[in-house]
Amino acid sequence: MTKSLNAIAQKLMEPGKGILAADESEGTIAKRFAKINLPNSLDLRRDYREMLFRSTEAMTKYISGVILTEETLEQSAADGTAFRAILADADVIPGIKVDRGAFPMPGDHNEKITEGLDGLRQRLVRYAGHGAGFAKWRAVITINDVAPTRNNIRANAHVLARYAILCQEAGIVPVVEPEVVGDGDPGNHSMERCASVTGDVLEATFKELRLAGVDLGGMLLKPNMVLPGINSRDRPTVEEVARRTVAVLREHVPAAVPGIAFLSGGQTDEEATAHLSAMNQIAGKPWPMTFSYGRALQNVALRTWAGRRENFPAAQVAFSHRAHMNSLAALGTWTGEVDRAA
Ligand SMILES: O=P(O)(O)OC[C@H]1O[C@](O)(COP(=O)(O)O)[C@@H](O)[C@@H]1O
Repeated sequence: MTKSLNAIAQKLMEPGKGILAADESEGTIAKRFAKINLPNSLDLRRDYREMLFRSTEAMTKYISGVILTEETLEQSAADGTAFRAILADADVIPGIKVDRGAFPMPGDHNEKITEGLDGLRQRLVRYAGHGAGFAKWRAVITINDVAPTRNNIRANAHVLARYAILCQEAGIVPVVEPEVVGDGDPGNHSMERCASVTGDVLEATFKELRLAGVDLGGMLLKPNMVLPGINSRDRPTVEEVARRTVAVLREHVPAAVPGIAFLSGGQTDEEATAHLSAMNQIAGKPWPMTFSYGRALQNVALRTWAGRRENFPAAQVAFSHRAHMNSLAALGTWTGEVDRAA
């Protein structure tokens, strides 16, 4: 096992801390801004991310790493301070999204394959030079009446393994994200189906990671939770989601992996926190579990900021609160009462 890769992974998994996913691609951040009637301009993207990174309480107490876009890794705050310096002051590890997005997979099943391997080796050297300690690649797995096909699962798993080994070669910890997305049509996306597809996807992913020679001790996994599709009528309890998710992970994720950092995938803020806390109350798991949330950490802060620098302090309070609640969840000690009382 490469000691320094494992040391970075362990630091990202520091108890009571988790990862802030601030790596929304241009298209995704445009959608988030459109919801609050803001244009997707360079200055607004910079201001928004400056507000998050300068949330001193959240960043120093609850956040171990931030996933950045290429733009943000090389960007500075309005006063000229490099974002990397702001993160370094808070002892937060900068990470970088290195995939180039998910594109339609040939065939007519509405499946996607993530692109971005061309030139990745050279880009990783550059990102390492800019201080990136970890990198993220998201594979998108769709559920419908025929999908996911074995071909799509295998193709995405293979690409994840090729990305992961290139990261390790560059001294960067790969955060491997095979996401079974929750917007499949309700008739096909039951909790049961999500559990079985998530299991197949994890099985294929670890098979490819091993074949590629990836050091499992020098990576992190960023999976979805086992949930019914967002339009499904299933309403599982928090405990059921936690139990099913941990069961699938136990079956398919080797104990050598130093940590699991979940995506939030469109859950409400409180659901994402409650599910993480309930999972952490289950005894006997071989890996620590934390958050690597985008929306579930940022929703309220984004609305409170509303595009105005004068709203920074209020937005930072909102962000710190959510980060604190997820920190408690990472320790398995969150309760709804504590959340609402604060
Ligand atoms: O913009 P993209 O590449 O579609 O990714 C969207 C987001 O998905 C994530 O992987 C998970 O985000 P959520 O927690 O909001 O589901 C983030 O890291 C990323 O910003």
